[in-house]
Amino acid sequence: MTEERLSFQAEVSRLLDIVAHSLYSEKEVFLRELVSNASDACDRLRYAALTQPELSADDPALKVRLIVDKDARTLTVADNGIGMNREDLVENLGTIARSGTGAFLRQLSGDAKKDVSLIGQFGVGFYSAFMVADRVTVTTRKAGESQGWRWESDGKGEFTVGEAADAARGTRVTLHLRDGDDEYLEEHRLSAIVRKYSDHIALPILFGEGDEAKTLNSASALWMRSKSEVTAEQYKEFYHHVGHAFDDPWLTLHWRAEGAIEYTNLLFVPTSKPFDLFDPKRAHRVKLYVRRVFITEGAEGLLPPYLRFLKGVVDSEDLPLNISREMLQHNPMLAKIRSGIVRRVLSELNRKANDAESKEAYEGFWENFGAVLKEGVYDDYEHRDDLLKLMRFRTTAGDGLVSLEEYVGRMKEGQEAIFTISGDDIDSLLKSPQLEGFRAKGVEVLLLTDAVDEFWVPAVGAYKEKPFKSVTRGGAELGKIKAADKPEDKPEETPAEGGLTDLLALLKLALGEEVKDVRKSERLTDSAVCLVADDNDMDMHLERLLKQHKQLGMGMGPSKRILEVNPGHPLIKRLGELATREGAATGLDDAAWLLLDQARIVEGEPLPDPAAFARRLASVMARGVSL
Ligand SMILES: Nc1ncnc2c1ncn2[C@@H]1O[C@H](COP(=O)(O)OP(=O)(O)OP(=O)(O)O)[C@@H](O)[C@H]1O
Repeated sequence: MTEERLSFQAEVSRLLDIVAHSLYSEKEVFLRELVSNASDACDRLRYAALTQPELSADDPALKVRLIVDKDARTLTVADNGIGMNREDLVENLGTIARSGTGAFLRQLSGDAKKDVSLIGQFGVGFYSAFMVADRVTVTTRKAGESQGWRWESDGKGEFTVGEAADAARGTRVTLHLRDGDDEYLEEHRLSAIVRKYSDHIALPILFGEGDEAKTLNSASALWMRSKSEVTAEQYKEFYHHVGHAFDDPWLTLHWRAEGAIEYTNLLFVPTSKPFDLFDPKRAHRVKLYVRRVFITEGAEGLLPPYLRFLKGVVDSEDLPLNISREMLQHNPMLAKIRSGIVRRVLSELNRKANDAESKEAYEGFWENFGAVLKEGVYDDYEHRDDLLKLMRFRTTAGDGLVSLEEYVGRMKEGQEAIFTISGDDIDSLLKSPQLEGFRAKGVEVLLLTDAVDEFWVPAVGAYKEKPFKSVTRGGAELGKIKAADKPEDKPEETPAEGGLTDLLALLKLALGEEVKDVRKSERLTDSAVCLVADDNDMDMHLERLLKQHKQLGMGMGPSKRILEVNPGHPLIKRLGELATREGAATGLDDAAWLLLDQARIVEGEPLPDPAAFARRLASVMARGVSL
């Protein structure tokens, strides 16, 4: 078969364009990326050889070599790992296949500065070779296959693939260095880069070919070293390697569990939020090893989904080496490891949340990953109490984050519930009319803006026997609560009871089936009206959310709402007076609909009949306009 010329996927071309312009400040990271890929390829072969030993039998000592040819000005990163066949080559080095990345790359704007910062969080892996090379040749042969392949590209939109005779098992990536990048031909420079970024790699990284080649790294699994032997810098580099991460670890957890079962863990919580955290296909990024042999990444039973932001390594001494990925899921030992990890991670987070010096940093963690931990509150009953302690909330009391403990500790006299309000964002929530009465009495309300809040709150029901209660649902229960700074509740100036009763009756008559009820509000102080859900109906925000996602079941919703009117508002007072007059029913019809529509607008609900709203508004204004 002759050589074939193929085009890169459009996203790869754009990426290469940025890479080639060397917008990275630290070009040397290309070596880390290539060594990392080589080491992953060896890990994968070691795993495959557990069941098919013949795959690596002819050359069993897995290693990575850096080979320099000063005359040709090339640097080669060679491994004797799993290798690639033609299909793998085209798929892996022509496209970007990782889930979520397509969408991510579509965000690239063409504005180099912005794009670099986006890519910075994401990494370019193999393609970083083009930072220092104007041509890259890959020769490779897949373990177990006899045909070798050669891939070559100048990184400008196209690559070629053809057969390669005499390719050894594994992959050789040869970089034809750009002018000015000769430093990557020097042993001392390469050695320093390897020690800086790749020292922790568990297989030898050699300089040169043949037996006299020198080992550049420590070549022992970093997680097996004792904590006192590992520097912060080494932990960081390991995190970059194992997590394909580009930020710093926010939390590093390194411990060995000893006893009935033994396992070593080196886990990291990232500082920044991964862009695909809520991608339904996303698994955690923890690699499972058995006695130093890599088994799999993202094993389902190893961590609960609500800890999917963790990256790192778990290495078991007891699991059988030949365990298949499928068998893992139901392995009781794995379940024990999982519960040990969950306990340790949650207690460490709890410590971070409460220690004076880490409290503030914990808030950053919570902003990133709180919504994920909330999933655990919903579905991990065993650890619910621990997770509830980790929760932090924005509230009506100020800008800081508040724990449930703090909230309960400052509840007002007579307050029996933990009040909540849910919506899409803090700013619009803070403008909700339903909060007015609570504000006036100094009663704090939790502001809930994560979709998952709609699920864990009803599942948990109460904290320290105080039920959660939405301020947009049922009665406000404000009457029983003593006001903060007003020792005595000042009686509101309300219209004569007769007027209000008549008005409520007339509004009900006018709106008929459109609302469930019209009633006097306890929770409004400034606005004339608002909508609330009945105690047994779905909260309004949840209903909107389900509707948006087309998840409202057949025959469900839209629920009818209760229109609450503020007896202290001048408009309601005036309408109350009018309501006692003869013939008020017809005169107040427009006003009734306008009140309902304005409550809907404030709630962010669409008006069922905007034309009728406009007509009524114009007619009422025409009657009322005066200068
Ligand atoms: N030395 C190698 N041996 C075998 N396969 C390799 C080698 N280098 C790269 N690959 C394959 O090419 C794919 C793409 O590599 P690339 O470095 O671009 O991304 P990645 O390693 O998946 O992720 P990252 O961007 O985080 O490094 C790899 O997932 C792997 O399948």
